[in-house]
Amino acid sequence: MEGRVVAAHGRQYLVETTDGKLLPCFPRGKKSDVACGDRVDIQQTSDDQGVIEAIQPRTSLLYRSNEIKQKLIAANVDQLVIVVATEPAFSDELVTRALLAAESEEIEPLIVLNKCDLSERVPAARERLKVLADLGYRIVELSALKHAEDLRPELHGVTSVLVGQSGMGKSTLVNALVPEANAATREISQALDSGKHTTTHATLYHLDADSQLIDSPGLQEFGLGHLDRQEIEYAFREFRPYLGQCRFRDCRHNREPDCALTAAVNAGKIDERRFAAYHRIVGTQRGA
Ligand SMILES: Nc1nc2c(ncn2[C@@H]2O[C@H](COP(=O)(O)OP(=O)(O)OP(=O)(O)O)[C@@H](O)[C@H]2O)c(=O)[nH]1
Ligand SMILES: [Zn+2]
Repeated sequence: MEGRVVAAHGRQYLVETTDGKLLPCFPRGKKSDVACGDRVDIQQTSDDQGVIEAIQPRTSLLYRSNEIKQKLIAANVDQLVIVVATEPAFSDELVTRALLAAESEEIEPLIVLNKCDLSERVPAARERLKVLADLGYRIVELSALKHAEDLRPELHGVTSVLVGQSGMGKSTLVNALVPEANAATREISQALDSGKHTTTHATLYHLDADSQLIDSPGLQEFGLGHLDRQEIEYAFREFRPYLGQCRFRDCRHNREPDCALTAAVNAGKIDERRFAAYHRIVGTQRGA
């Protein structure tokens, strides 16, 4: 049988089979590298349980990882929706890291600026996002409380995954777009016997026949430990024209002579804050 993983909770997964049933499954073997959104081959072992035999090839895999662990966020996603808000203040670095994760997997990023009903706060938030808007990243301004529907057209026809820091209004947004989300979460918690009704796991919801939304647990960090220096350089989209142009092949773009990136920063072609973010991020990588 085939199916798609619609919820991941520790080593337990809920698989929606092609005939629409929900079946709790465990992966075969010890290692569990299954992610929400994965398409899998399963074998039903009892009325209410199955085993994941194989993971079908993925079109994309989004992860956040620290030095020790790789955590899978979601598989086979087309779009990463990064939710920020006019208040409380969001972390620029977290947004940058999420964008890098998307770039490195060729997942289309979309930034949602929520709580735009707090109109006096909008200009400051817009200003903070300007550097990203200037780079061509799409930004949708909305109010999850009042006009969550503004996001729906952006989600049509693709599988999107929502990420955001706590307090940005991600749950409000999901509940508005997927009215049955709470019921579905309860059903999933029961099926997975996870005991408590919390969103500690990623969950896939159907918006319509062609559109899926994966809600992932609140993000306080977005580790990029799985990316090496070259991959991070490439994920800064505005760096690409300059990569390979430095005098030294292994240039770290610090104080080396004839560094093409430093020259681009000095010429105003690359934003200084983005360059600083690059140095901070590679500085925290393993083996940096
Ligand atoms: N004014 C306003 N408040 C909002 C909006 N969306 C959410 N909020 C409020 O912001 C607070 C946080 O919203 P949640 O949806 O719980 O935030 P979350 O991002 O899911 O946060 P966690 O549950 O901590 O992960 C709540 O008090 C919401 O009512 C909005 O569009 N406008
Ligand atoms: Zn350089």
